[in-house]
Amino acid sequence: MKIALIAHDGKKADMVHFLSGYKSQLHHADIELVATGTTGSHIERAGFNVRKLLSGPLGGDAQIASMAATKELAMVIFFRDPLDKHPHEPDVQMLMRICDVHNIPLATNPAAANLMFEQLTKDFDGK
Ligand SMILES: O=C(CO)COP(=O)(O)O
Repeated sequence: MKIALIAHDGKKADMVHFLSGYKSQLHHADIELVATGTTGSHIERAGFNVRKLLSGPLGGDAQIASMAATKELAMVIFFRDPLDKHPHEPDVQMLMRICDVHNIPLATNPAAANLMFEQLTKDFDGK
């Protein structure tokens, strides 16, 4: 199962903090993490294996949208910063739209991401 991770600059620390709470589950053999470039570097430094795509403003959000459109992703965790401006806002909107078009679970804040990961953990426990 592939999980996409994206965080705007003001939310990258939140992303690392969030993932740290699920370290053992995320080392599960069936889980592959993919992330936009800079988010991925932060995640990597925190000790996770992650495939890094392009940085968001250079097309990373679009790459993740493409994976969502081809049903490669089990879920998308996208911690957006609603208090900042982003030059690639059209890509951000496009990614969220594609998730809705293809019914891909999308969490845009830690509260929602926790609910989704709790379900994921339950699924593993049931195996
Ligand atoms: O801009 C982003 C999401 O829109 C994230 O990109 P980076 O992870 O490269 O900072």
